[in-house]
Amino acid sequence: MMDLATMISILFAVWVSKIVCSWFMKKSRLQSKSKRLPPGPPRWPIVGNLLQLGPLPHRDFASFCDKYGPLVYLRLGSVDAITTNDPDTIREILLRQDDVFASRPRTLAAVHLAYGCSDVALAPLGPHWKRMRRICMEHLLTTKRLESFSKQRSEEAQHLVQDVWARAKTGEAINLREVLGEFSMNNVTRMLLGKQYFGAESAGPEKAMEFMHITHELFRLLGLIYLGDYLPFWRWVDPYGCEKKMRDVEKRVDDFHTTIIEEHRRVGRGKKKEIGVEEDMDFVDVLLSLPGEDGKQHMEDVEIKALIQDMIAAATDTSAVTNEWAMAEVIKHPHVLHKIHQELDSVVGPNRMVSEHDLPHLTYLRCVVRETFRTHPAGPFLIPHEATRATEINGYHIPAKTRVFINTHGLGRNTAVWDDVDEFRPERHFPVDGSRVEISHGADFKILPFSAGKRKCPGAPLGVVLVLMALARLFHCFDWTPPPHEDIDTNEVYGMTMPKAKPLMAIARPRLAAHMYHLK
Ligand code: HEM
Repeated sequence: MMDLATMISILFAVWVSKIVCSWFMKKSRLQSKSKRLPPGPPRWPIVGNLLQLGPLPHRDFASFCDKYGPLVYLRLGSVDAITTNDPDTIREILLRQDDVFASRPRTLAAVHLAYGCSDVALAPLGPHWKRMRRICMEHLLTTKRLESFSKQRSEEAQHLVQDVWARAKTGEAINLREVLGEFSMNNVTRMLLGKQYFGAESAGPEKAMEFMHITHELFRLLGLIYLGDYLPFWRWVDPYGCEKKMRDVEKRVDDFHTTIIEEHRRVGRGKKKEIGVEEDMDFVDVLLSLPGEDGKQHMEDVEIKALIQDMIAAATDTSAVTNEWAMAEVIKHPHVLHKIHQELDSVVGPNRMVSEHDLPHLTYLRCVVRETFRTHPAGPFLIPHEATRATEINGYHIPAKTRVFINTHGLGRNTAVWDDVDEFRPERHFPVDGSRVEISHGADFKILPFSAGKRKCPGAPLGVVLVLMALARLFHCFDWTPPPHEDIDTNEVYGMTMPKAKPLMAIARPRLAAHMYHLK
């Protein structure tokens, strides 16, 4: 027989263990609830969801959001990923949890093509990125510095008009991709490298073609979803020789930048700052002349190359692609073109060219650009972000190092946010209170052409000028129609940027007096 004391002890022990067990069960229930990943499509072993992605992954990701909700979890090989096309979720990621999500994944393309991620755009969050971004903001993309290139921008705008005028004389359709690509490239290289690559004072047709070719190859490789980033064994096989191509381009790009830096050192324009002559300083000059500590140079050559590489990649294609889409949509919609003409005729008139001072007053054209960013953002996704640590969004667990695909293409076509998503209707952006049309994002996060938070585009003001100026000049100076018996298609191809599948061809007819096209 058990005595009373033993019985009480046993009962007490049972009671305590019951409490401990239920505490543990409750905790693990809570933990498993908080570890719940966002919903998403079923996944295969090893490859996860990779096989569910086609040639237009932004459209696949958007249809996952339609099916599973505003925040979707995907497993891409060995990588955790989330995607969203919903303004509130995007605000949570880019603003409320900016510190958590402001890093970048270390992809193989970033390692090979951005000097081991030592640039700004692809560098992970940390002191290096902070320093490079500060150099961009404090020395390169300042209002004063950008102002100092207004003369070059105005020359390039006139060169664009003259180029189109000369091509229009034949009556043949003009390849607008070519023309707009050259406009963006010339603006960027004059500011960065002090060189025009296309046109009268160009660096020569061979150099220009070589430069264009390397940059296009670089964009293509940066935009690839390379399986080696998601399935480590793929790298051993590399059946399409992608990494080899990356290494080839890496070498050619590096040779190109080495020559540029050597030329700048030889000419010694960096010295100009010492004697107070700043207006001729291009970005390479500025970077070479930054004072360092203890008599050392402020920046290593490799850092200068990485930064210059970034700016070329970030500034050229984004503005050229946006301009081509805007022209395509406007030419496809003659009533929009008519309204743009009316506005330009009233704000600028027939006796002078559009200047940068006119751009804030072109309200309807600004709506056209906003509508272009809604329907055809420069890139289908923002540059992928990465979570620095585990966190939660909307009660779902997000593991550390999760890759974040913010689907800007899907955001502009989200039917919960926009009506008649496939209709190109600039009027929807017209401010009812007569205020100026903002082209970057508003507080509602319904359009996000330049992103928000720590990683937002530092070149947005310049990007807006390059886009508005090219469009304003081309619409002011010419009337546009599609080539006879041809429709303008609006299919896109996927990449780091998202161009039209086919280059835009259109017929231009001058609208101004002949002497206007020969102005210097
Ligand atoms: C129409 C023109 C442009 C568009 C649409 C555009 C858009 C963007 C977008 C969407 C991002 C990614 C933001 C993110 O990942 O959250 C970005 C980043 C960046 N852009 Fe732009 N951009 C344009 C022009 C420019 C120009 C002219 C420059 C500089 C000369 C520039 C420099 C950069 C840099 C350095 C970054 C990386 C920022 C970082 O990671 O800290 N962009 N841009």
